[in-house]
Amino acid sequence: MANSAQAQKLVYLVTGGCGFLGEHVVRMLLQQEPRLHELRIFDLHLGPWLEELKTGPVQVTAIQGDVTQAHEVAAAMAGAHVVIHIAGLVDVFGRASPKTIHEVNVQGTQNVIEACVQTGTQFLVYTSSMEVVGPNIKGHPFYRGNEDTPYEAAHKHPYPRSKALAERLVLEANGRKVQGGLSLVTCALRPTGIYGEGHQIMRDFYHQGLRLGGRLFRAIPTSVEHGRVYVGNVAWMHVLVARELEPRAALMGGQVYFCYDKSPYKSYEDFNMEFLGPCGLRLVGTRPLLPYWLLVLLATLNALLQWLLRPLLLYAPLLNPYTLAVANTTFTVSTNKAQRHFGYEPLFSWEDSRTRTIRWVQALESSAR
Ligand SMILES: NC(=O)C1=CN([C@@H]2O[C@H](COP(=O)(O)OP(=O)(O)OC[C@H]3O[C@@H](n4cnc5c(N)ncnc54)[C@H](O)[C@@H]3O)[C@@H](O)[C@H]2O)C=CC1
Ligand SMILES: CC(C)CCC[C@@H](C)[C@H]1CC[C@H]2[C@@H]3[C@H](O)CC4=CC(=O)CC[C@]4(C)[C@H]3CC[C@]12C
Repeated sequence: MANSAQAQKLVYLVTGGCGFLGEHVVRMLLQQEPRLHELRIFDLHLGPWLEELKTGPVQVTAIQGDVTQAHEVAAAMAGAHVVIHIAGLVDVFGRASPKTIHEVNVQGTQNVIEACVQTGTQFLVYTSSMEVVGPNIKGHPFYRGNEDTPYEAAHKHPYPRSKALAERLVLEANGRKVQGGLSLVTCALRPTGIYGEGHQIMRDFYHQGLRLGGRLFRAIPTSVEHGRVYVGNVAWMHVLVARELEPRAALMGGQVYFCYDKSPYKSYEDFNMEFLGPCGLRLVGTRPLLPYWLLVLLATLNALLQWLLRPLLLYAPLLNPYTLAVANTTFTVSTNKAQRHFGYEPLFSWEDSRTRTIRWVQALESSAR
């Protein structure tokens, strides 16, 4: 964004722009970034909804590509001013191998950084995750912490490990010289559990509840808080960071920001019921119906079955030792760093976020009939 003529004609590249968060970021950029001239959407799988975007004033370029292929990333990035790197393999269920998770999340991120350097793209926003911090393998609670709260981040699972490695690469790349001699400015956003329109796991819980006659069975104590943030607000934070990285490079470069909004602190299941309840589902039990040791046993059995069945079929249920530990460990954030550094305020109130998500679940209901 070297001069003001260019500043009015920005080219953005969004990797993973066809995923759950990516689609919201793409739509938000088109609504909220008036300086946008071209929006490139780079994804392994392109969505048909992209077609409707091509009729607007911004040039929308869909690029089918793989972040693990350095040449594809570099080709897509040539001439871009800003890259928002969202693409990732979000797998905590054992669907993909640890090697594949590493290739996509770590090598893919390294490829994005090298492409910035090669092509002279100066601004890089990376979608990290709360998981780079925790919950850790010791199950220590992180209660309403912020970016500076001390916490022993120790990971064994391939997904959080890969996100932590990738985040480090991004932060360490801040200040590297890019083609043309300018310095790369990077930062990382760490969403907690994202919810909202398009959230696959919410869809799975909804369908599971319907199969169980409109009931879900409580597994996690109400006292365990799990951080959640509305997808529209996460998207808004990405748009703001991408916009503010240039004028506030000295302050924001190399920084991490949790993504937060006014969503209430609740357990994972109680939070889901904010949306599933108004759609006719009921959470049975004021306390977990099964003792914790039995859940651990079931989760371990699932892991064993997954391993035994792997040569024949992919068995990847929601419950495994890792997902149980995450759901059963308090992890919530309370921070205003994004507000202090770049003026972030949530675009959607809790009431809006809730209503929008309920409407989306209700639409699932009518399409299921
Ligand atoms: N869903 C959540 O609760 C959270 C997600 N995140 C992070 O946000 C990002 C987006 O997550 P979601 O939208 O939930 O996931 P998603 O699976 O819906 O979207 C990921 C997108 O990346 C694309 N992708 C995967 N591998 C690729 C490759 N090799 N090359 C190019 N594109 C590839 C997929 O096709 C997909 O469109 C991820 O980086 C994830 O780690 C962080 C915190 C919470
Ligand atoms: C009754 C079971 C024990 C309930 C299982 C719920 C789990 C499937 C989910 C509970 C917490 C979720 C994770 C959390 O929100 C943080 C995440 C951040 C990410 O970056 C990716 C997704 C996830 C790991 C998310 C995945 C599903 C849960 C483990």
